[in-house]
Amino acid sequence: MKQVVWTIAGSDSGGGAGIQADIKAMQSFGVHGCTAITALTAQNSLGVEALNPISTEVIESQLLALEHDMKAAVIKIGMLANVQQIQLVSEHIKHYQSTWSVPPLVVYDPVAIASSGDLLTEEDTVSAIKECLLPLVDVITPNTHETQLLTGVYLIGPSAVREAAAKLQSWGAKAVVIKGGHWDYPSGYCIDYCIDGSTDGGSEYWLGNEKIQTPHSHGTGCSMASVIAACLAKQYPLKDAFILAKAYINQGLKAAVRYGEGIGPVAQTCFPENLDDYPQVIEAGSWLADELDFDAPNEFTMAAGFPACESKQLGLYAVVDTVDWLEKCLAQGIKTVQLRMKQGTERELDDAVAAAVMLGKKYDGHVYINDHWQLAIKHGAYGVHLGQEDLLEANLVAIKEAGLRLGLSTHGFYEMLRAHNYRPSYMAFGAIYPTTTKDMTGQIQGLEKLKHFVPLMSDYPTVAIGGIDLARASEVAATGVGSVAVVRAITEASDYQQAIAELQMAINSDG
Ligand SMILES: Cc1ncc(COP(=O)(O)OP(=O)(O)O)c(N)n1
Ligand SMILES: Cc1ncsc1CCOP(=O)(O)O
Ligand SMILES: [Mg+2]
Repeated sequence: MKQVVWTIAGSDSGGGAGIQADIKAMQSFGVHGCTAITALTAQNSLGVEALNPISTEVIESQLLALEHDMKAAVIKIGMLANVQQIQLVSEHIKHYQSTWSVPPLVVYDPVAIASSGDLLTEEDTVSAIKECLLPLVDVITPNTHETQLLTGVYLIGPSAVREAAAKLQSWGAKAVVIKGGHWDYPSGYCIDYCIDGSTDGGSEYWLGNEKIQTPHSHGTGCSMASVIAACLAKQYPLKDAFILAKAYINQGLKAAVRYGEGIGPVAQTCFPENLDDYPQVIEAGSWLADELDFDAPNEFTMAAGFPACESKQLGLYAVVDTVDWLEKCLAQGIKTVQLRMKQGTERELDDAVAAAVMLGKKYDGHVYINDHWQLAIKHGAYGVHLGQEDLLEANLVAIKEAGLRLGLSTHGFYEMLRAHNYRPSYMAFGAIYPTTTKDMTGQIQGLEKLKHFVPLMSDYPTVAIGGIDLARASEVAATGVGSVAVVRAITEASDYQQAIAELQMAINSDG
């Protein structure tokens, strides 16, 4: 069943923003949108002709009807026209958060100014927003004007963006997304920012892409917040919701057309399937990061463009923790294998990597070394497999210069786009299913996401890993992924030789 998301917002008679945009954007991401309307704006592509706030009694009756029957996973709040509305909505949210068995997440898009420049709220609302609403908000998504209006910080560059976000967090918002559509820094670019306070120590994400040249951008703010709400309802992590919302908006801006004489609405399209619509993850050491004056993370420079794998179809990929298992797999004809040793003295690790490399040569297989990239270089392994957390620690320049392939782990859309910055030799997606081999709490992707990852990364050999056994191998292979990586399906099989043969058959058969 679809997840339920409410939007508490104003109606835009022109159909481009507000409630109308919200429902369409939610529909595009496969959630069911419910509405509580706060104002009826008389609006067209030229501007706002009238603003008709709905009474608090009527708003309350809508909220009660929904609460009685269709509780929300996420509540998206848009235009609140006056202090009474802010107080009413805040009281209700507080009640939901303290009484519902699954409290809803709250995404607040502090709509203050229409794209026509018209003010959409009474001017005295800022202190009510700060005092009543922000402490209840999980994600706030202001644009440049709204950020300045709420915080008084003028967004002249990244440090001002961080300062404004910190103020919003100090008033209670757990995460902040500052939409960069209105600033032009670096020139010709659109830079968006997200800080997620719900992760350990807080995590920052910066996205950037060239500005899409169209006047038809009405409704981008509402749509972006609605996609974030929809993705959170589907339990995507915020960083994935952030990048998907941005890609959706880029796709919509490219397809936007004029209705009426003025600014047309951003087009409401579908789940973004085209890599060109995705923004760049701004990685320290990259050109955009330098333009934004981000500090380099360490002494190593970024490297991109690793040697190609021999094929885009790597087939069955055995990930094992001993040289003994590595040889058993190679001897059964598996061509892609990985030594993933999490324990051992320096000497033991060195010996194991040396032996693994020799075995690769003996059986004409391709041996990847997990984590121990220095040893992989030293012994001339075929490749190295690294995780996201290794990207700022490993000497990627040295790996590339030594001619080793690089496989990268990714867990979700944001990490996939981050890995794409490095142009690795292959891209791994995981964990597809729950696994006991490694703690992957909160990182289970499922087949639905894998079906999006594979075509987006179709330039790479792709690998699926995590919880894959014989029963699941065919459905995983049917996504078009070029390789299925397994640990236990081989090492815990009662007959590993038979398991390998059956896995090979399941992966290589057409369905
Ligand atoms: C093929 C493949 N994909 C993903 C992983 C996970 O690697 P990493 O993120 O480095 O985590 P650890 O394996 O080190 O726990 C992998 N090993 N192989
Ligand atoms: C190393 C790793 N990375 C993501 S899931 C995983 C473990 C996969 O093991 P299994 O195939 O036994 O589920
Ligand atoms: Mg690793």
